[in-house]
Amino acid sequence: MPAHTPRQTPPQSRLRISDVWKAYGRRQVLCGADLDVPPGALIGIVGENGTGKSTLLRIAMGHLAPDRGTVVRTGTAGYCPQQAVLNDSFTVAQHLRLFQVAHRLPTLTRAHELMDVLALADCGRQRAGELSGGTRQKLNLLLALMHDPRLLVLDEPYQGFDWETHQRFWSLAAQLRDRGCSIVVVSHLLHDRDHFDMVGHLRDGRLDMEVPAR
Ligand SMILES: Nc1ncnc2c1ncn2[C@@H]1O[C@H](COP(=O)(O)OP(=O)(O)OP(=O)(O)O)[C@@H](O)[C@H]1O
Repeated sequence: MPAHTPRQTPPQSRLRISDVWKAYGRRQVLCGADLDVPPGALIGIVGENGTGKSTLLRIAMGHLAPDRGTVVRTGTAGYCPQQAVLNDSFTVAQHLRLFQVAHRLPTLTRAHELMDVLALADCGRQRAGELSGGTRQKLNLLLALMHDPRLLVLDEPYQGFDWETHQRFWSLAAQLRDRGCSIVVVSHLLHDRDHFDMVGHLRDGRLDMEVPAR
């Protein structure tokens, strides 16, 4: 880069959810949930099955409208849904190409780096429908990360990962957080709690935030 070219700092991201309510028919799931994810924070969302964690994340991403409340999102976002949205007849490489076009990425350099981190590099020619559950989930995560978003919303992103990939995921999450990325992760695993700066317990439709004890 020429000496006179100012360095581009990527815009900061933020997610702020305020007083969000959501019911499915008569089933009231969220009852005034609040969540503030500042730049450079790694926040875990925990709670029993069916308490509304995925609902909250879908609302955060604008995939589902709340009945009441507001969501403010700034900066580019990457979303890893609980169920991978893949085309089973496309290969891994074709998925990358599709997302490259969608995100208007000039190269796939970052995607290839992430394929190495997630041990996906040998899978380029495999069709999504032929992938194992864990490998499918790696592709799901890769597609959420490959455009280097400043906000990451990840719904149980490491389901089916082997232990080594699981550890690599956490190193990657820490690196991204240290670069100012805001990250929200739904987790069911007790031993993951040490990785979080804050943990939000979803109970009775609201989030109680706690700083995990080290
Ligand atoms: N589209 C829908 N229509 C009706 N009910 C739904 C719908 N989606 C979710 N629910 C219900 O809303 C509640 C919350 O679901 P949600 O998937 O958000 O919970 P969760 O905390 O993510 O669960 P899990 O830990 O099992 O992934 C559940 O009782 C679920 O059955």
